[in-house]
Amino acid sequence: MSTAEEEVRQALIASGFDFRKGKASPSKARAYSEGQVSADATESSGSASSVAAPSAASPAESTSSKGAEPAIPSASSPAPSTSAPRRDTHRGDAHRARTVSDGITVTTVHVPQTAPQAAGGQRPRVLAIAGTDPTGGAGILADMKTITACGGYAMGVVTSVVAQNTREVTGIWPQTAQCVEYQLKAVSDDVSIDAVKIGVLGTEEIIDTVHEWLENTDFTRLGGLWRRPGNRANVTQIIGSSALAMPAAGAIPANGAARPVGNTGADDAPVEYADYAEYHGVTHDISTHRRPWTVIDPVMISTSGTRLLSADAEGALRDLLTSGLIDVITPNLPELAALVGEPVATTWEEAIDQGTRLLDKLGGHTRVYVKSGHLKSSTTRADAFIDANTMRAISRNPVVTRLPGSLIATHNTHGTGCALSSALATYRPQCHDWLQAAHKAKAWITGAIAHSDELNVGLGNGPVNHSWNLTQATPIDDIQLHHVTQREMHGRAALPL
Ligand SMILES: Nc1ncnc2c1ncn2[C@@H]1O[C@H](COP(=O)(O)OP(=O)(O)O)[C@@H](O)[C@H]1O
Ligand SMILES: Cc1ncc(COP(=O)(O)O)c(N)n1
Repeated sequence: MSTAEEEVRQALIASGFDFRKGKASPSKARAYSEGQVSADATESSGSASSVAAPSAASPAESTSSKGAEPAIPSASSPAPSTSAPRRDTHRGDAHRARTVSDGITVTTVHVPQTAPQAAGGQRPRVLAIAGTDPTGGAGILADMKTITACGGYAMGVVTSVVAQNTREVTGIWPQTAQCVEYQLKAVSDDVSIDAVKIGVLGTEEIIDTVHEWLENTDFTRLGGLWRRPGNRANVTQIIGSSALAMPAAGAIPANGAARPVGNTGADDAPVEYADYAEYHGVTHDISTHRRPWTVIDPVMISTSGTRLLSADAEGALRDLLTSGLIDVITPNLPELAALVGEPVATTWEEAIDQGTRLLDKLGGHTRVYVKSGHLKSSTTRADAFIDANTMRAISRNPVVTRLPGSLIATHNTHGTGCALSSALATYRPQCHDWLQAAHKAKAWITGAIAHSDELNVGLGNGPVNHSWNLTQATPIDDIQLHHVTQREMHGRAALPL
């Protein structure tokens, strides 16, 4: 591996992603070594403490005294050396905090190294409700690729057929509300849905349809829970079963401690469930969650400038956002500005201020993930995760967590928002909480952007590389196909593959 490739690898590791299977492209590595990718120092210095998330592969971190981003190194910014102090990977609960502007606390949290995985082939079932992009860079096709790459089983409901490519949008055909309703019901009547990502909704009627579906669907009917590998029954059944009940009488309500509809602000499962989970050795958070974890990317205008949500639908969108049915909203800077009715933020701090105002405006129900892709004045591409303070007795200030990131010099940013929100929805069932999922999603999208130059798709703003963290496909010729004749098949229970 060349030095430049090693630099890229170290930078991505520092951003928290375990990319044991990733491989930096020579062209991208060249760009880094030629200094086209700037280290992020401008906005981060003096503004927030920043700690690289540890990774299983290498816990190297930037040791900058300013606490700058784990910058993607350039010629003038050497890669963290392998002799850099090693992080104590067991400080999962350690955090540092400082104030960046009045009333807002920025916290940086270590992500526990041993994030629970979808072991045993169990993949969370993730539904994308979104529009199309026939070039596969944005919309539902991009969602499918992202969900798969992030470890989920991908499902999709099409809201709008959009004729577009990497340069322009040439036509939009929103589906009827009935068409969307039938698709949604087809899925939820048959499949337990663990997480939902919502993208382009298109019209007021479609927003109302999705709103009603989220509100009225009985997600408990099919169990609605991601089963722990090895469990015969799902958790609804386990909790209801006296044979497996906790020893402490009454610790688990007989009907299961159902998560109330709406976000109570307490993201983690009730204490009773935690006890239950520990008692039964459940390692990942299948929790008492009933309705799917839901992320909305409030797509209003495409990167190429076309409206993807009709202006009269914005009222219906606000109703959905304040319903308590949405867990996280992921606006980009223009969308954030539109949602708070202010000019587009030009600095990270302004963006955070707007994000906290949006959190307030949404009644504190919906967490706000602020995306920095449109920050023109700076080389930071740190995002921010803003959540209501669960320790309200101590402070009512929202908790803002900086998710480190630096500008990558590429035009391949078509569909970054779609991919980020799908990654977030897919990681949530595999993580302890939203914050851990946010760190993972940010690290994953960073890798997908960094590897985008390996693709050659379109003449405009190309897509990110959704499969950057997957292994190379095995060439079909290398697969030992076992040809079974009719005669051989007699007496066999299953076809050998
Ligand atoms: N050139 C870039 N370098 C690094 N990260 C980027 C770049 N462009 C976008 N991102 C990241 O991609 C994610 C999506 O952000 P953004 O592009 O703002 O969303 P959208 O596609 O909705 O406009 C964010 O995490 C953002 O920081
Ligand atoms: C169907 C669909 N959904 C979303 C986007 C936004 O894409 P971008 O992330 O480039 O703003 C898009 N162009 N098309």
